[in-house]
Amino acid sequence: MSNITLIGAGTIGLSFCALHLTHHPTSKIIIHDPRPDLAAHIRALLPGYLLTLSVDALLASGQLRTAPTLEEAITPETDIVQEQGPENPAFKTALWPRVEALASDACLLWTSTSGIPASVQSVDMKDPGRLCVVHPFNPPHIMPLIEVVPSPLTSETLVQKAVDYFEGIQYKPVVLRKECKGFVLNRLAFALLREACHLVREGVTDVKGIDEIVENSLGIRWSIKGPFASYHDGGGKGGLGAFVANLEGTIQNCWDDAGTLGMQDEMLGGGGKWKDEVVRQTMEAYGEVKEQNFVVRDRVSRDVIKTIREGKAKTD
Ligand SMILES: NC(=O)C1=CN([C@@H]2O[C@H](COP(=O)(O)OP(=O)(O)OC[C@H]3O[C@@H](n4cnc5c(N)ncnc54)[C@H](O)[C@@H]3O)[C@@H](O)[C@H]2O)C=CC1
Ligand SMILES: O=C(O)[C@@H](O)C(=O)[C@H](O)[C@@H](O)CO
Repeated sequence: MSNITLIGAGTIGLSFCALHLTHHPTSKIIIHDPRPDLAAHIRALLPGYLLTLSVDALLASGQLRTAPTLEEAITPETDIVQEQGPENPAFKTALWPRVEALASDACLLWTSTSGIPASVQSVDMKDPGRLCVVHPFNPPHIMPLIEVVPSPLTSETLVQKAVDYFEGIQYKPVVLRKECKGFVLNRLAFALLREACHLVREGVTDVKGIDEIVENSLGIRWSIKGPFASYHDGGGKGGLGAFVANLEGTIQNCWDDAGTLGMQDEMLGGGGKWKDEVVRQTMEAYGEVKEQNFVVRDRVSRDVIKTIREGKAKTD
């Protein structure tokens, strides 16, 4: 697959641009995005994602180019159209029939949405079975997970093509068996986020305390073994069965006592909404988001992923 059109070149779009160029160096990428600062945005952000490739050289050679209209962005030679536009059902639903009319029948149609199912986005397509969700974990040029989420109409062949593409670049595509709100990754992440916000609202700890606890425990453990595999180990010889038998009372108590926070809820005892307090504490703890944050994030993430892969290779 070498001719790729990216619709939307924001955080995720440029990260996927780097993914495709890094892992398929002969890829030809066309970016379509109406943002007025597109050229400056590409030159500011993309070099940091590409490591060795030169954005100037890619632009000069035409291997990377922009297209002001969708019609100029999709050609009969396009192999993949991948969308990372606004997380807005109306935008995505209106887009796909236009893409379908421009792309060849062989072109793969992918959406990087965080949670708008392909069955919703494809309602007005002639062949809804062509659309597949390929949901990344930010930033996709580094994080290996891709949630592949077909609609009930998405063809098995096209699902397999998405899986093959990402497996071919040593990523970890995981196919979900059915659509659900937020897919799996975000539901797990947001379940933890809800309990974290609940504990801050209850005054058990604060934002920094939550981050320190997760970074020095779950974050490490689950990057090596997921919740089931690690609790299986935790059960000793009896495995997960023994773990559950031993801890089911405590687990049930935590589940029964878990927060049921709503986005519009106030802080306990009044004084405004809990989400404003959580934002305030986060700003107090970390300050404004700086470019350097992403440089450090990417460098450490690459090192961690490399170390985990090498470590697992030794034990396999
Ligand atoms: N930011 C994240 O952590 C993740 C985001 N996603 C998903 O990726 C998609 C994009 O998210 P972000 O990159 O974070 O958003 P973003 O706001 O950084 O980028 C969206 C881009 O779409 C462009 N755009 C607006 N209207 C457009 C149009 N009509 N045609 C083409 N492009 C248009 C904007 O100019 C902007 O550059 C969303 O569906 C989001 O749910 C998925 C995983 C993670
Ligand atoms: O956390 C991530 O990178 C992804 O799972 C997301 O979808 C983002 O969190 C964001 O878009 C929230 O949905």
